[in-house]
Parts: sequence; structure tokens; C-alpha cells
Amino acid sequence: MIELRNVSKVYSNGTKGLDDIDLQIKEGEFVVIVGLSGAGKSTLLRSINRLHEISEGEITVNGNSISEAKGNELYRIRRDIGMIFQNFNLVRRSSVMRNVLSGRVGYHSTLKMILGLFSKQDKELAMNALNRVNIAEKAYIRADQLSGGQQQRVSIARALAQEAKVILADEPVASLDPITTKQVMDDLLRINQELNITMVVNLHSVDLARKYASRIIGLNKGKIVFDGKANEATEEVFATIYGNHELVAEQIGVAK
Ligand SMILES: Nc1ncnc2c1ncn2[C@@H]1O[C@H](COP(=O)(O)OP(=O)(O)OP(=O)(O)O)[C@@H](O)[C@H]1O
Repeated sequence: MIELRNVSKVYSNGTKGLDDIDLQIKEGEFVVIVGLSGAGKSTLLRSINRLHEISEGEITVNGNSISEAKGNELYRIRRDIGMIFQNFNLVRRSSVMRNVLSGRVGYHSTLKMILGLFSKQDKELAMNALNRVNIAEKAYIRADQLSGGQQQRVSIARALAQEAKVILADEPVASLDPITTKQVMDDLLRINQELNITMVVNLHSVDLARKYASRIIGLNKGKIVFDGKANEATEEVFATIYGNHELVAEQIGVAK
């Protein structure tokens, strides 16, 4: 379980990224976070695995305080948290297999990783992960020879090889076409359902949020303005989250 208690984040220039957030996410949930650009979605996600330091409050993951943890403890808590980025974050010149194996980094010494000394078990885990996202046949080609959708699948496989219990995905489909978007979102949903991995996904698209989320959280100016089941997120709710921009755009038929 992920728990945020009274969490605020103020950037060094004084911008408030998060404003007194209280939130509990249970194991196995598929949570989608929506909100206007600048609402705080990335800040929230990156605070959970401490890519960003919070200014106030506490964040715990499975009962361990990640916001307070130091050294090895932080390393151990982070091992349970996979991260997926819009730009995939792969080592583009390395093979797909090598990228997926890098998910094992939290389990071995740095030296072993540098020398590429992976066990048979690690390789099996990586291959199973690639199978789960249906790109095992690409294992030994260079990551930069894959399409965007395939690269995103490699990054999902890396999180699986990591044996993450939680996956945080920051705009995972923002740079993908509609068909590839569906494939990647379907992968995330299948993994959530089959492996009970908790998903917290930032999305721009209201339609995707409705389709895939079990729970939608709406952010506006760093505050939670909606938290409910996907089928409770009506047009009015989205109007609140987006301050009417969305509805107005729809009503007057203007592309957002
Ligand atoms: N490194 C930073 N320094 C200062 N302010 C920042 C920094 N990163 C984000 N912010 C500000 O914090 C607020 C929240 O930003 P954040 O990136 O979390 O929003 P977002 O909802 O993810 O937006 P987007 O959909 O555009 O990615 C915004 O006002 C943003 O300008």
C-alpha cells in the first residue's frame, strides 16, 4: 500500500507542486491521475519513489517511510517500485535483453552489473518479462531499432524483471499513436490483473482514464479535487478537474 500523509512539495522557486495531499492506494488498484498540465501529476508520481524530495508530510510504501529512508533502506524500498516514463528511458545502444536485465540492478552489486554478470535466474526472469509483453523475439536486438510502442514494452518488461510490486507510469502513452497506445495500456492492465501489481498512471486522456482505471484521481493546482471510481467520474467531475476547459472544448467542438 502507498500512503501519503499531509504531503506538500514546494519547488526552490516557490512553486507549489503538491498542496497537502492525503491519499491511500491499496495493493492491486489501477489508479489513473488526471489534471491539466501543471496540476502536479508528475510531481506526485516522482515524490512516491523519491525522485523528488517532498517539503512536508510523509510517504510510506508497504509501511516503510520512503520519504525518511536513507542509504540501503531507500534502495530496498525503491526496489519494489518500477517506473515507466514517456520517453521510455532505455539505454538505446544496448540490447533489449540488457535493458530488461538492468531491472535486476537493485538485487546485485554495482560491479556485477557493470561487468554484466547476470545469473541464469536473472536471464529467465528477463525472458519471462519479455514474453509477458509479447516481444521476446526482439531480445537480442538493439533497443533503438524498436518502434516507440515496442520500446515502451521493454520498459514495462524492465519493471517486471525488477519484480516491482508497484508500477508508476508518467504519461506512458503520450508519444504513441492510438493503436500502440491501446496495446501498451492493455499490457499495463493485464499485468495489473494477472500479477496484482499496483498501477499508478498519469494520463492526459480522459477517455483512457475512464477505460482503464479502477479509480481516478483528479488534481488541480496540487490538490486532489476528485477521488472516485471511474464510473463516478462524470462530465461535471471532469469540468471541476479541468476548470471547464475540457467541457467547453467538447461543447464547441474544438480539439484540445
Ligand atoms: N523543477 C521544477 N522547478 C520549479 N517548478 C516546477 C518544477 N517541476 C514542476 N514545477 C511546477 O510544479 C507544478 C506541477 O508540475 P508537474 O510537472 O507536476 O505537473 P503535471 O500535472 O505533471 O504537468 P504536465 O501534464 O504538463 O506534465 C507546475 O506549476 C510546474 O510548473
